[in-house]
Amino acid sequence: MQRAAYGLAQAVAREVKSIRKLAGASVTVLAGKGNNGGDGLFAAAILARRGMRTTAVLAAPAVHQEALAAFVAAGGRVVQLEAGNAEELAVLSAGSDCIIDALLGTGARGGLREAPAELVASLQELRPRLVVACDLPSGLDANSGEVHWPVLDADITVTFGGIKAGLMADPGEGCAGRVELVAIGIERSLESISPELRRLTDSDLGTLLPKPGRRAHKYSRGVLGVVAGSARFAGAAALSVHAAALAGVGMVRYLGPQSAAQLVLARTPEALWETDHSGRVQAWLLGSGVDGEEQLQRAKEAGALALADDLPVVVDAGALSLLPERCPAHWILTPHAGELATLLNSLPSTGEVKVTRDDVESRPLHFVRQAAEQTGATVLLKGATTLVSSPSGVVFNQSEGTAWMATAGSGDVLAGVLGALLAQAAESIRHDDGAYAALCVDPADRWAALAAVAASVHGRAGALASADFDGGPITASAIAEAVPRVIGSLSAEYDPTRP
Ligand SMILES: NC(=O)C1=CN([C@@H]2O[C@H](COP(=O)(O)OP(=O)(O)OC[C@H]3O[C@@H](n4cnc5c(N)ncnc54)[C@H](O)[C@@H]3O)[C@@H](O)[C@H]2O)[C@@H](O)CC1
Ligand SMILES: [K+]
Repeated sequence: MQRAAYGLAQAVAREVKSIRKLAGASVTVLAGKGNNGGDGLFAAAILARRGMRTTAVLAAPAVHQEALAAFVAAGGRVVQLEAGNAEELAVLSAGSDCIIDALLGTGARGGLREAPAELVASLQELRPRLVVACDLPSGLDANSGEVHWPVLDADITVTFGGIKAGLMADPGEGCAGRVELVAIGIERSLESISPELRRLTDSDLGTLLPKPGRRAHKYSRGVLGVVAGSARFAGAAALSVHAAALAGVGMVRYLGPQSAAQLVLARTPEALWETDHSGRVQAWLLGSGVDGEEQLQRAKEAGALALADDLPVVVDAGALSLLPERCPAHWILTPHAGELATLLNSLPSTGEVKVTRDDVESRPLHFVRQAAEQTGATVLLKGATTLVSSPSGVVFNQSEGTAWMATAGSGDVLAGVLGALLAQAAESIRHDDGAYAALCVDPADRWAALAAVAASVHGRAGALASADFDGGPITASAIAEAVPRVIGSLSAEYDPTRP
């Protein structure tokens, strides 16, 4: 507890010092009855000894005794939250330079109730200057990222021992702000536990990104068959094909109506326009912008061929309604929350109660796993944090993008990048050259890992494109154009000495 409190106090002191002098600055700790409240009080005691004006708002009649005694001994002021004074204490707390949210931690069941809930709801409206969450924002489920409102949005979450899954999955991640990890000495014992969620690091990505061999030629590099776009949504075809080409695929064979093909070729003259499915491919991308019976039929036919030839497939948008009864894990579905709800409702195993888009947004980790388990496919759920579940239930999550990426065509670019990586990596995934084993990714979960690579490349490309405009808005085309730079810099992280 002392290490946790010290780490928390250090983070608060650093943040406050970046705005004003520490001595005389004020901090209010909202302390609950458990050990989380204890951490907050011990941290506030350290800050009081460093000259800060400290107030503790006690949310329960009895809090951690030792921590409270340390806090009082350090000169801290104590006020008791009661029925009736929540609003008054919210105004008092919001006036301080920093608030430490130590109401509930990992031991919480459900969310804040009664006076603490009122206090937090009022505080959230008062927009406090700086909120630091102790271990996790109170009301957030540490294992799933599900949130019991109200929750006080944190600017920084100082978390202890390990990054909880709930800080890496929405909506929890959206409440946590920047997450900082404080080591407390339990890290070694956590190594043997398989994590609930995995996030690939720069060097993981560098290791998994496909690289052309010296004797590579366009066919050995991977050919992607694309059934995307339509007369109505020709842009989706142009964007997904262009993104695939920029993500390093050997060749793209495009199937679609002439009007869409013209736009595709104008944008990407490297692509081939095919009028039938006979050309050899290593992977398929089906669905982005697919509309109308004729194009749906092309997607259906390609899906049947993929099943017969055991080829990997990206199944996006319009093609999500064309799934076989049971998909293989190398079929990667890329729905957003609304599409995932529709997909789940179409499955006989979902039952009577309909899943809504709101349900998926409130419990994305739960529903992405459910969809992968029920379809047999790998499911990539798009969002601020992208979750990828393997049918085994192993989940990867990547969150490198920017909110500017919520723009038309962004999903088509992601589908193109993923298709390109699949076409390039299909062989090496099946006969792992050691890269996946080195990262302890089980054979069954390699497709999910590759999909996470695509999500990360896409997110980083968006962030890079936006950075080119000083953090300004971007188009889907700009995301695609930044893909080669991202792949280039990540490939530089590749460590050939890794087994
Ligand atoms: N587990 C560890 O190894 C460490 C834990 N630490 C801290 O300890 C915290 C966990 O401590 P606790 O297990 O005491 O958990 P909490 O601090 O979350 O408190 C749980 C307590 O609140 C009550 N409670 C549960 N749900 C509630 C609700 N919705 N509303 C009001 N009261 C509720 C419970 O009866 C219990 O007494 C962590 O978040 C972290 O801050 C750190 O000190 C470092 C080490
Ligand atoms: K907390």
